[in-house]
Amino acid sequence: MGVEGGDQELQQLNAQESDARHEKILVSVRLRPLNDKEIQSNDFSDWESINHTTILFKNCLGERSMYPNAYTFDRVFGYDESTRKVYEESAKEIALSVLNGINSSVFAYGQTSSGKTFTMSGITQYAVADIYDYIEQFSAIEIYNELVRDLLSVDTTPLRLLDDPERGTVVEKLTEETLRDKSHLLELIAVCEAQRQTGETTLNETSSRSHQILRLNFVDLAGSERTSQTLASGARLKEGSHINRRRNGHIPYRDSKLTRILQNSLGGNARTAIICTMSPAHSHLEQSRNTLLFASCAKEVSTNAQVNVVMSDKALVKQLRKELAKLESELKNMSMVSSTGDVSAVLREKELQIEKMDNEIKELSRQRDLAQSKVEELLESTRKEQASQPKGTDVYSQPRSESREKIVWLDESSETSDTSDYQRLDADLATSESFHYIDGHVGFNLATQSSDLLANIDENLLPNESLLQPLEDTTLDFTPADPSPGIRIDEDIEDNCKEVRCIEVEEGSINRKPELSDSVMFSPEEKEIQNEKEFQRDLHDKEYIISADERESEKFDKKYSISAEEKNDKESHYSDTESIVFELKEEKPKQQTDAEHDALVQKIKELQRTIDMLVNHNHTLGNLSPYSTDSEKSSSRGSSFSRSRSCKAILTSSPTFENVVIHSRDFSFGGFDKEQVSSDRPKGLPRVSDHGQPSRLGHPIPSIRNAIMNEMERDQYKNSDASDNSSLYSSDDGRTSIKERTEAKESECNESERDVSSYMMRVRDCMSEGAMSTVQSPLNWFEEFESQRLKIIELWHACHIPLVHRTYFFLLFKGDPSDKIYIEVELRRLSFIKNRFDQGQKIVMDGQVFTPSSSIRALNQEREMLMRQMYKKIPAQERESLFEKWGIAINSKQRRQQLARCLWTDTKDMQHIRESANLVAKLVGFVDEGQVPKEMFVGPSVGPKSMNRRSYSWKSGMSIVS
Ligand SMILES: Nc1ncnc2c1ncn2[C@@H]1O[C@H](COP(=O)(O)OP(=O)(O)OP(=O)(O)O)[C@@H](O)[C@H]1O
Repeated sequence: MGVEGGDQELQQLNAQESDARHEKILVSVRLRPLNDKEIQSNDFSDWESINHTTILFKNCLGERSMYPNAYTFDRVFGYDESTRKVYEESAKEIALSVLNGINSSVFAYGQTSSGKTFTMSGITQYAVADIYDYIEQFSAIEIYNELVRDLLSVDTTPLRLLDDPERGTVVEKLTEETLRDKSHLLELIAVCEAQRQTGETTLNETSSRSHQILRLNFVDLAGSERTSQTLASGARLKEGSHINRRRNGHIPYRDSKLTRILQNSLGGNARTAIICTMSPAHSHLEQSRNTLLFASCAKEVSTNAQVNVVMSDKALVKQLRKELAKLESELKNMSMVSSTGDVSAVLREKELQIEKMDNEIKELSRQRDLAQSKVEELLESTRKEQASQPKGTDVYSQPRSESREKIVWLDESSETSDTSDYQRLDADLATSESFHYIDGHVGFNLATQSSDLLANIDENLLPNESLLQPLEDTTLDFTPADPSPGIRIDEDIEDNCKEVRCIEVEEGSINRKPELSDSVMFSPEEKEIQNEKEFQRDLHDKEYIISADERESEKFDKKYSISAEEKNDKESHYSDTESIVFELKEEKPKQQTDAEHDALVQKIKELQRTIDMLVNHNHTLGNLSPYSTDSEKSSSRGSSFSRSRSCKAILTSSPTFENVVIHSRDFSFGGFDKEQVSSDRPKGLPRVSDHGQPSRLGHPIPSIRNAIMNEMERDQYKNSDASDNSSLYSSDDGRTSIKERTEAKESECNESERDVSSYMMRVRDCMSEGAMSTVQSPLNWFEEFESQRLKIIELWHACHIPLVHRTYFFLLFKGDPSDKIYIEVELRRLSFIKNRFDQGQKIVMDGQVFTPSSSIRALNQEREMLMRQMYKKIPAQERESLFEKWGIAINSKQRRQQLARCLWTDTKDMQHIRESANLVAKLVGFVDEGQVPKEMFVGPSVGPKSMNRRSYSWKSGMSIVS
């Protein structure tokens, strides 16, 4: 019969822990008697065992010792107590634990000649005898095929069963010889004990007894004294040092063969008894104290001996298999739960995305259809217009020179950089690391966004009412109180200036020759070449007539140290815009219509592209980040581009956006030419134009437009009987108030913009997940944004940044989380410039040199230009009230300059800036459209050169008027 009771074995194993014995080491002290030598030398005894547990230092009277005089242990044996007693009371129980499957150790510790060997030899003898006696009480037999075999004997001869009259049937004498083999003994004992506990009476002969080796260690340590005291040397010293090797913390069992052998016992899984032997002689006092100290320490040690259970191979395998199955099951469950959760979450997310995209596709399709119908309408109206308009009656077909003369006053504040400077500092550009740093990757994104927005809006600009309708017959009353000599401004000039307003609107889409349009037929590079050709042609072909205003500005130029060369450069650049304006006047209806048509066609294409992109959007979601590598950007340009386009499509679909006037298609503050950006960068995230919609975060960001509308509303009611204001506050036909009209528009716009906004947010969140991950909580970010914007304003001021850039930046970034990176870029860029300026260094950008003084000069010119534009835009009847409202006299050039400075540079107060923006919005006279008057910030109202493709970038924005 074999052992198949694996489960029972496992039960034993499981019960093992409960059988663990948590106990202290049994510590005893044994005093040996004085030996003859000690007696002869009158080496009297210091110690006395006063009871079974206490040993006392006898000679403590009159002696003040730092050592304790009495020590208490589990057992203290006097010199007259026998080794048998020591064994019985301090070692037997421990030693015989091995019979219960528990490792045990009995140590003797003490100085040389203290009686360790004397004690341990006796203890070992008694212990072994007891074990033998114990074993004899058990038998281990196997009954197999009716054969009985003594498993405790090497003799495999079957045993016979005897009938004993007193004990009944017994097995024939079990051999005792086998028990003499000590190592075999312990193993057999363990097996027997295991079987006894499980009730088994037989053992499987194949049972692997080697699984369990119980240990009973009798350890007679070397002398505990210090080597210096033992005078030991050579091999003896080596022996002692090995035996007594110790370290703190980790127990280096392998450092000593002794500790290696005793590892199991010393590790805690053994019951342990330590018998500390000591000599009573006074000459050994120190060592005796040390021994007692060691004994005290040993008493603090706890052991955790456990019952060792023998397991058969089968049981072991079975247990391991069970454990394995259990672990596998747990692992499987965990992975199933985990994967199920993940998959369902991902599925939900994907479903949501699909749903959103479906909605977006529907919306975009709707917008595409709308745009398509507008194209048709536009074509139809163009045909009608052409058919109804007699040849030669075009109001724009004025003599070219005349038109030029009338508009030339606008084109005076610009200049090119000094050529020599350009050449001299060209090398600086090439070696300017800081420059590259500033305009590095992050800055690239900034440029991307701004120019993208401009491109989006501009390229898709829908017919503008102001362009299609006859020009307002506004009488301008430009009569300075202290007119400078030679100033001559007549009604024609003013009228034409009004016309310029229209021209300003559409430089991007109509203020171009047909071949220069942003048609899809031209690559960005081709367009740039065309632009350059046009620019050069204009430079050489045009004549320039300095207007009265321009002559007036000469004083100002002198004041700000504008050289004649600069002036010439400036004028030469004006020609660029001038010619365009002129040609526009001649060809406007057709060209405008063509451009609008192109824009609409383009828009439809882009819408379709966006829809296509959205359909495949899942493939690219999450793959883009503003921090993507160039290659990533390159590879993902399509989706990024589409994202931009889709936003643009929505933007342009808004009725209000149709009327939004965005000047200076070419103007950007990002530091990159639009064409360059278009061709080199992934499209950035376009911004929703400023229409005062609530931000995504729900912050009540007051927009310029809202502020304007509020003020308009107040003014309208206040001046409801003021017919003079009707042109401002009423629609052209006078039937619908501007308020109603704008409210209606706003309602539509808001709805559309909400879509735009939410769409952009969603797309941006998807596309820029990585970048957005660092965005703080909305509240924190908005606070940070406010403070950073204040810093930026300070830096603008310190660096004399062009007003146009300030304004545009201010209007574009209003605290949306996605603004973070742009704000940071702006801060870094400005910090760099300020740093350079503070160090008296120049900045070279695009081959142009900027110094603090040139920047100031440029800024002053820009202010001048702004002032002029503002002044001209205001209907005469409005000037007085508006300027009076602000306490500013309008007829003084100096005052106007003050106004410009006040509005844009001489304050760091955000509220003031906002109010100023509102004021300017009115001054420029577009409030009657209910639109954000962006033309006050960019475009020819700031400087005609801003319309020049060569100079629209942020970098060269500094050179607009420098
Ligand atoms: N309890 C005792 N009763 C009588 N004699 C003893 C007793 N203990 C030790 N002795 C005697 O003291 C002498 C030294 O004892 P023992 O050899 O056991 O010391 P030890 O500690 O083992 O020394 P070492 O560390 O050098 O081996 C021996 O002659 C021994 O017989």
